[in-house]
Amino acid sequence: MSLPQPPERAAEFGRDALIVCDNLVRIYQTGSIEVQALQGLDLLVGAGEMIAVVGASGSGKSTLLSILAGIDAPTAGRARVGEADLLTMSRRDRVRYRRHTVGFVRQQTASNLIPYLTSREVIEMPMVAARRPARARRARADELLAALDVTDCADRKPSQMSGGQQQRVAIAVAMANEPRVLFADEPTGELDTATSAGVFEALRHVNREFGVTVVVVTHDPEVSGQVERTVAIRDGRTSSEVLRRTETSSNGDTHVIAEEYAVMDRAGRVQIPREYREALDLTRRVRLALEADHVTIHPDPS
Ligand SMILES: Nc1ncnc2c1ncn2[C@@H]1O[C@H](COP(=O)(O)OP(=O)(O)OP(=O)(O)O)[C@@H](O)[C@H]1O
Repeated sequence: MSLPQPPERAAEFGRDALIVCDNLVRIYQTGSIEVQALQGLDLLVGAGEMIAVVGASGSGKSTLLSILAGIDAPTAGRARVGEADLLTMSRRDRVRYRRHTVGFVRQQTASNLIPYLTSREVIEMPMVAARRPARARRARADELLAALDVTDCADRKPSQMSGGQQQRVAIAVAMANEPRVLFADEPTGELDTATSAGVFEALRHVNREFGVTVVVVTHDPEVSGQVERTVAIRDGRTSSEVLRRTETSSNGDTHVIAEEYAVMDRAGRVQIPREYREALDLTRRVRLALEADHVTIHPDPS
């Protein structure tokens, strides 16, 4: 069988994506102990997407988010958001990047806000740092308070708001300078189920209304079940992705179809899930065969 010919020159990995992680590595060194938090992670996110990142505790989710948000620096590999190269960025560019290109919402409701500032004051703060005129600041704060359904909290301090309201104000703060990407690290981790749903809906709303790309780390299957793409991280690498789409049947009923994909790295490596390996007793050696439109994997008969 003749194989289709590859293009003469391979296009740059993720050329059209807004976020590109290519073989990303982050090693933490504490004394003589080395922890490889990210071990060659590949990830592409398109402009305007909203994705969830899931994974066991310690798999590297927060490390990935801190790097992409410009808070932490990678050890090796490539990380790009828009035109910003997160490995080679100068200190000055990093400040600009954190102020204008990205917004960040943390899990701890209290750490997103400032106890003695009202919602309006805290939403205006990043715009003061960006030297936006007072009238523009006020208009943007009004727009965000309304979009996040917290207009009635404009003059309240955090202690006068519920956890859900605090997180929605935190999203407004993160959106103040019109970032291209909004990162949220377990934004519903401290909230009950009903309140979490409201905060997640607020993230979806800013994604749709303002076109901001959203990357949300979560343990909550309810949350990850509501985005079109969920990326799973295992041991510092992307291991699988679930894609969801809504289909309408001939009688008008809609249902969500979720399909799980294994992620192949750029060297062509794919991890076969443990349950598949065990079911067919796949061990060290397997036989690969190329079919017309798929590849099969057979156990080693010997
Ligand atoms: N500052 C640090 N110094 C040393 N090791 C660190 C540091 N930050 C994270 N690590 C280690 O790196 C690995 C990945 O941590 P990370 O916080 O990214 O995981 P996570 O998936 O976000 O976990 P969780 O869901 O518990 O928040 C872990 O083994 C962690 O102990």
